[in-house]
Amino acid sequence: MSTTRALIIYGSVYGYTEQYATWLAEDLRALPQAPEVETVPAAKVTPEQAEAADVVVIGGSDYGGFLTGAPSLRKKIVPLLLPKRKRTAFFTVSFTGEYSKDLLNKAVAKSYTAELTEGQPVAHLRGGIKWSELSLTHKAALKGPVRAWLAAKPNPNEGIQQMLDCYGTEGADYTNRASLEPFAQEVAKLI
Ligand SMILES: Cc1cc2nc3c(=O)[nH]c(=O)nc-3n(C[C@H](O)[C@H](O)[C@H](O)COP(=O)(O)O)c2cc1C
Repeated sequence: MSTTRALIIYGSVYGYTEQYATWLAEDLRALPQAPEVETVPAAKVTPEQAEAADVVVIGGSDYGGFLTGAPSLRKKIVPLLLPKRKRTAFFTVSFTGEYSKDLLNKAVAKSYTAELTEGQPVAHLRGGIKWSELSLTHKAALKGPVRAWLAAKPNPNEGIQQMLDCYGTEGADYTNRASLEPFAQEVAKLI
């Protein structure tokens, strides 16, 4: 049998999603099936790369329900994957991760179409926020509308509370390689 080709496409602004994409690539390369694994930023992926892959994993970071890189992927890559019945899996990276599962599941379906994503493996992983690294626009958004939205929640879950606690600190990093493991195992089954 020929070698399976896996393509991991990621949208990442500050590197958290890129880190998970790199870890996933390492995990897949270590499998006994020894697939060929390539990682590529969403902004740079070409239709040819998607066509050549047997398995396509798409990861994007969450900015208020919008996943990084999603608009261009929906335009140039998603239409190629659907008719070819490529094996697919999806992950998001956000501050709250699984704590925002319902919102993130909706964001995944909205971003990459319900048709492509339904029933496929999906994981919601946690990144972080480092205030000194943020762009002015991102800082303003987080300190303004996002903070107001978080603070308005009557019963904040632990993830939301951690995000609220993050204001007034240097930041917080919940990146965790072990949290990727169950998803890596699901992707391995597609290889
Ligand atoms: C403007 C802005 C909005 C964000 N909105 C959310 C959000 O709604 N929920 C959440 O859990 N994290 C949110 N985050 C946190 C990011 O998802 C988190 O920093 C993530 O690790 C970024 O990953 P990246 O570096 O790969 O882009 C937001 C961050 C910024 C700067």
